[in-house]
Amino acid sequence: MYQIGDITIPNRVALAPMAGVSNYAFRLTVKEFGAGLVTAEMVSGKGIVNKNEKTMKMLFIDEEEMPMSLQIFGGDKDSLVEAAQYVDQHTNAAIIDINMGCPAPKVTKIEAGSYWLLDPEKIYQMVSAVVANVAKPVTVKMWTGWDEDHIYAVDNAKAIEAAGASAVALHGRTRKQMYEGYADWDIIKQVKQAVNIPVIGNGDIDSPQIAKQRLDETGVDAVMIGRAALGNPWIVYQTAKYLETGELIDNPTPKEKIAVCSLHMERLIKKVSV
Ligand SMILES: Cc1cc2nc3c(=O)[nH]c(=O)nc-3n(C[C@H](O)[C@H](O)[C@H](O)COP(=O)(O)O)c2cc1C
Repeated sequence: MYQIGDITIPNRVALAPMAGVSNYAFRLTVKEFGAGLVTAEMVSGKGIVNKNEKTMKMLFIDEEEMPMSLQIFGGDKDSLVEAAQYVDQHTNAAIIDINMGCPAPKVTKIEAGSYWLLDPEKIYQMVSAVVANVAKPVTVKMWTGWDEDHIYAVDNAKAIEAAGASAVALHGRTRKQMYEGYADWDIIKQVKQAVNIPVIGNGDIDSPQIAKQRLDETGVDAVMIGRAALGNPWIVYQTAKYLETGELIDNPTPKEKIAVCSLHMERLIKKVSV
């Protein structure tokens, strides 16, 4: 159990935001499987400001997935502040998360996502402005740096904390690495030691045992699981149980898998509105 602002997160397993994957149907399943926190796929801040129809549909939240975090991305402070205010006042998200990791060129070229990682001072200004204009806790999800020559994870985390954010999630890769090589959990540990807000570690968690090892080695408050949960939400269930009881749960039977697939499909086709 840990706190993100005034929100109590009941355990140390979080679902990573994944564009095209972490929609409400998937989040709900993962939540039912025991995730302490789920984060929605990134939503464009500009899209919210312009009330883009497709973007607004992405703001749908089911009460059952609470507490959940809604992630926004953008390259300029003012539109992020405006988008955060909308999320704050018009959605029931518990937490507002800011994307500072997306490595996709179409995102970095508008100075959003991992582009922020190049400038701790700019991060401080932007996060301070968002925090000052919303009531909900604000968090940041970031990567270690732009490339191996620009790894400012510790400075960036300190700027995020000083700006009043309530937690930081860190994926242990640089933007340049994309998904190559391995996540650097030493940097995640350094960040955990450098700040007092909760730190959620992320990168290559693909079994309950690795999750426990990373928690023990680094002292992070929680681990965040991404790709290993793709098509396999059971890993969240297995990890949450293992951390709680030390018990390793068997993989699901084909019958169990089919039941969850059908439920997932039903939820996906359910008409959503904001
Ligand atoms: C398909 C896909 C979509 C992603 N979309 C987002 C996103 O919307 N926001 C974000 O902060 N990270 C996003 N990520 C990064 C993940 O949240 C996570 O940091 C990364 O996959 C590393 O964790 P893992 O090794 O457990 O997969 C995405 C990753 C994948 C594979």
